[in-house]
Amino acid sequence: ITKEQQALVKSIVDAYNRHQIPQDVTKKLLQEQYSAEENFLLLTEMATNQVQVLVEFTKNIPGFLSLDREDQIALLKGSAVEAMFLRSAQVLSKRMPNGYKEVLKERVRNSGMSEEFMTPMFNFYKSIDELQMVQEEQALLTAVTILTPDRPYVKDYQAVERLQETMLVVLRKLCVLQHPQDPQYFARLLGRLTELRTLNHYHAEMLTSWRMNDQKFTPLLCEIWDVQ
Ligand SMILES: CC1(C)[C@H]2CC[C@]1(C)[C@H](OC(=O)c1ccc(O)cc1)C2
Repeated sequence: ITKEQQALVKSIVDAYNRHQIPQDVTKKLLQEQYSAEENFLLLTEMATNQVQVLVEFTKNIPGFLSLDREDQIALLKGSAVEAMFLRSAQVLSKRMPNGYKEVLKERVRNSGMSEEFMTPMFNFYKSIDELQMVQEEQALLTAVTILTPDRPYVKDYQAVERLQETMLVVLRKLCVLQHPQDPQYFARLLGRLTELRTLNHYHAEMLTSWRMNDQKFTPLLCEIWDVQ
């Protein structure tokens, strides 16, 4: 890894760690009561927080702010769901003590989200957990997800592809260094991004089923997902 690639990884990992879900949100998971209403409000707070964290992290990806302004928006809107599931998978897979995981499962289960979304979501969490990614890999994989050039409405495809390529080159080197015993590790990481894309569909249905029950989203969530 070259000096400048090391600098790139450091700035991305610092940004990734700087913007975490505040403890009070995760603490509330354990405290608030379990009504469907209360659960939905908690998940809304979590999702809103995740989107705020995503925007701050993305602004710190070297080169992102020099992209066309409208393309920046298109990338954020196009990757928000995937980035959110990726980060919550990473948070669930390690930092949260086991109690949180079960509690989150319960709250998600009793928030008006129908069972059909639970399985793919928790399968994804499990497949991320199995990878036991280090924080550099987590941060870079999130950056790679955000810098996916084939999102709707992206105009300068090449510019985004160049940025993503830079991240992929570093990520591949890191994987080789970090997992010398598993030459397929990098390929498995990228395989998770394919699985992640399938969650977009489930998420859209999740939003629709919540809206059917007249649940209110926050303005930020309405804006990023073009609802209401
Ligand atoms: C862990 C998750 C990624 C999983 C369950 C909660 C999440 C934060 C997310 O919730 C929403 O998208 C969501 C969207 C709108 C809303 O009002 C509430 C939650 C889906």
